[in-house]
Amino acid sequence: MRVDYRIERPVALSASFEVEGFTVLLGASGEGKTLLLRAIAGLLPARGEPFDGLPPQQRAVGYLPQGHALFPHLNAWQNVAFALRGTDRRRQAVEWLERVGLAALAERRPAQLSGGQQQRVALARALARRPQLLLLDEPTSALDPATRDDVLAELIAEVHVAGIPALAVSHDPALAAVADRLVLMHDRRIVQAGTPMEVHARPASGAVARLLGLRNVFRGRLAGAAGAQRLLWPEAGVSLPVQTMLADGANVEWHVAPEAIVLHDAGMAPATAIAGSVELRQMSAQGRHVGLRCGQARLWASLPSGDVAAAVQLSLPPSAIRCWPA
Ligand SMILES: Nc1ncnc2c1ncn2[C@@H]1O[C@H](COP(=O)(O)OP(=O)(O)OP(=O)(O)O)[C@@H](O)[C@H]1O
Repeated sequence: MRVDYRIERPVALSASFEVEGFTVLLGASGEGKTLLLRAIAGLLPARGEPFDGLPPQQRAVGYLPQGHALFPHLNAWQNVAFALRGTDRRRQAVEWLERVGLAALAERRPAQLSGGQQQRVALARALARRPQLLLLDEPTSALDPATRDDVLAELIAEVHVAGIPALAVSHDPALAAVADRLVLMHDRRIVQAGTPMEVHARPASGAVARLLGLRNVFRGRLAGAAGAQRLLWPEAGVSLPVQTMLADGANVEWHVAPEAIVLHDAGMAPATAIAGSVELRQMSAQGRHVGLRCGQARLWASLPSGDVAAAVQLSLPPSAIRCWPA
């Protein structure tokens, strides 16, 4: 489904992109992601397709606002029944709760449910409207990391089973990682779209790289002609050999992956190596990293095995440096 919306107030924003399966729109805080969802739901004056000009109640959208907005004084089935009409609202509501695996908790109020269970009630309520499009605002924000992946997996499975395109907005790269399709927003416009694999393989700018959660995105300037080009890195007070198609003098944003950084063994560093000092070691499920101070810059490098000394010498292979015009 193509979403094409233009908002004038309270901020100007325009967005046109395709929603397929579970689509995540990634944007920094304040970009206007919530405003866009509210516009599509008809809760904010705006022009655009689908649903142009229709009042909110006639728009076939299921909207899950941030925090789910369940009625605290109603129990789970009453919350779902709110979206329904007719005399058998209760039976229908319990059926929707059954679909999200929550029928046994139909009598519980939101305060007696976990964050993930509340989200499933909100999802059942949204699905009960039989929407053509699901809108989810920051669906992972209320979840702890341990349950986040499980709740997300369930949510995405529900979306796929229901066969309804879903648009989730977030600034969480973990959510973006599981999307069928990714849409990136920067400076209140869409700057890139594609599958997560496509976007990760070729981020369109430094801003996109930051949104994807990539570390080691810096500013710099190119100097020298092709073949002998160097990247001036003012924060670290050094220049690096690079290979780019960009012109001499261009201001750039650039990235180097932590895994690509070479930490030299003591006494084995080439004369071109950069000096760094270890600020912190980070052990996580994503791997072992070391935070290095190089002048004013913090550079993250992978720790392949063993440990490193407090002072290190390092190299950034030219082929691992990706530059974008700034
Ligand atoms: N009612 C309002 N009046 C004036 N400005 C507003 C109003 N609502 C939102 N804004 C402004 O519009 C911009 C976009 O807000 P929005 O809530 O859509 O951002 P967001 O991308 O969802 O951010 P977050 O990720 O922090 O929720 C922000 O700069 C915000 O301050």
